[in-house]
Amino acid sequence: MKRTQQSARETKQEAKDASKAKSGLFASCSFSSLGLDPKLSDQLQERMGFEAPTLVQAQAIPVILSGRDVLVNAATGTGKTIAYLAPLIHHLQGYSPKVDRSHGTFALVIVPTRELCLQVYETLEKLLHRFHWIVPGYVMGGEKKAKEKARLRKGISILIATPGRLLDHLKNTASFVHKNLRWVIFDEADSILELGYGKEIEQIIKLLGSGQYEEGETDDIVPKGIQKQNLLLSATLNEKVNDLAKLSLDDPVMIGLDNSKLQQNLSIESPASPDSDADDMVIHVNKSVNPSSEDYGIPSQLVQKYVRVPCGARLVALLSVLKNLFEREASQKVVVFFSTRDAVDFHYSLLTEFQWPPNSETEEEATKQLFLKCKTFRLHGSMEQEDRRSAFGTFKTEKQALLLSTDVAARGLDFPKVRCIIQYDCPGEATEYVHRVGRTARIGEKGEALLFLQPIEIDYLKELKKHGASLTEYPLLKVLDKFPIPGNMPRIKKVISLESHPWVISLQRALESFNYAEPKMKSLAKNAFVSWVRGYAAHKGELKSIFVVKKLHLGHVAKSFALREQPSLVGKSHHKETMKRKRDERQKGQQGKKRKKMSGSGNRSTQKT
Ligand SMILES: Nc1ncnc2c1ncn2[C@@H]1O[C@H](COP(=O)(O)OP(=O)(O)OP(=O)(O)O)[C@@H](O)[C@H]1O
Repeated sequence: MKRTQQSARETKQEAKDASKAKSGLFASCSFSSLGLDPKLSDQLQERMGFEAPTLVQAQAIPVILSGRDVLVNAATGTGKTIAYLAPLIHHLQGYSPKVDRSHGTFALVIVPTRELCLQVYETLEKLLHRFHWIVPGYVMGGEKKAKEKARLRKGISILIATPGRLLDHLKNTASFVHKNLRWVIFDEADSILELGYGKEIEQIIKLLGSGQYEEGETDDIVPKGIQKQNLLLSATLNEKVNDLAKLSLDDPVMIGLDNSKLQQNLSIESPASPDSDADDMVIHVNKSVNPSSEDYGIPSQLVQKYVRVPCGARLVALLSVLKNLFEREASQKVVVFFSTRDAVDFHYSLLTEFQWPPNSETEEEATKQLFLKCKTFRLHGSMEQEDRRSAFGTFKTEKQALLLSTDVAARGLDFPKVRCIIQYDCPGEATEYVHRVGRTARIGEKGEALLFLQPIEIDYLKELKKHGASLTEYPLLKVLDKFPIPGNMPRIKKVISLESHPWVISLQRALESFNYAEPKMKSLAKNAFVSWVRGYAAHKGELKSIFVVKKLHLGHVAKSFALREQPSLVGKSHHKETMKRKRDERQKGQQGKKRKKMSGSGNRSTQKT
């Protein structure tokens, strides 16, 4: 009874927080009052159902319309995509004579992942509904180059691209017309650099040129005296973005950083006043812009918790938390982040095949069903492009589903109605934490984020605190207590440690039996174990003192992959992993190899996405 009252109180509080967040998210003006063409404003309002612009849209749209270079730093899920797409469409639809395919590309949006590429393209298609003469398109790794070449030859007015494939076309596709290019946008700018695309971006900027157009360079359609315009956007900015900003932005306008942060980090020409008009709200920064890494914008209504669990009980805890989530609210979506592709593959097979209750009694046998009764999807970088596309697309539209993913889904992806993000494997830097949790609590919606931590990793909370993230403890024991113990296991009154909890013991046993009954499962588990340990050892910088491999009990790590003993870290499975990685890299081709060589930083594990 008490528990029901408490959970009702919590739900009420969450709803209150979400409604408060919504009221603080939107501006009290209309899209048309920002200077956008009436047909476009209508499209946003009537067709797409956006009643009012978000605050970041209200700030950014007039500035982008004015032609200035802009650096936008605003929390995840605040509508940055529309903030940069709407002004481009506004200008392009007004060109006279009308834009046509022969003019080639006017705007380029560069994004870090294929899924984000498709997502921005879908949004663009919706926005262009009434402007059919403006052609949207995309080019990205994994697609057939010949087909892309043909599309580029026909002409694409607004092109979304991943960096490697874009550079390839800039160098090798002679029919790619970009002499009229006016806008270059770097969405998730810091991630593009984190992933090691720095050199490609440098080359792209060089090939495209910036600033003024050369005399006679463009077709007559580009208005006279117009400057090229570059935009950088992300929810988290770091020192690397500073270099990109210096390279690509001319006297940029900063949007979204609060004043105190600016005082600390930037050279301000004219601070914003809360009462000023959109135009005056602009904060001018000079070229020594040094974006802060402090206090990343985390949606205020997001409930952030950590699950403290010893390594050997991690797997059981994950399954129990998921079961509890889906039993509490059947119709919901959850994303679980893992550190490696092998871990995604292992957990995917486990969750889509493991049945419960375990096979002891024949009577039970008849009623045995999947442990988790929800549709489960997986997403990572070594899946076939078609499988990636289908997992991403279907999870988006499902009402009740679970997605297991590497960090490939951490940036920019907008899955509607995701209620909970679980970080089963710790993210690296705090920026990664922010983007992963940002897949929920979008546009003022409710959301919950659970971070799994072993007791030896608990100092990671201090690291997050430095960036403004405060987490409270998730009541794991209470959740475990809810489950009925199968078979004749005694219910112990006082549980001393999680590992001695009867539910944990029986579920762990069942998982191990399942794993050992299936050679495929055991091999997946071994591979996942090896790459997990390698990923753990690859944490960088200060995080090395929190995630210390030597402190791990490898036998317990093995248990978290339902293995009864620790597999060898060298030998067959390591060899297999190395071969697999090499094969993946070969498939990715020359560009991928080059990127790895030049990045110098980037991924802490080649399997991370
Ligand atoms: N004015 C608006 N009113 C209501 N919904 C909006 C509005 N603008 C955008 N949205 C919706 O909000 C969601 C989040 O938008 P978007 O993906 O652009 O966020 P973002 O700021 O780029 O997030 P991230 O930093 O995670 O990439 C999308 O579903 C989008 O359609």
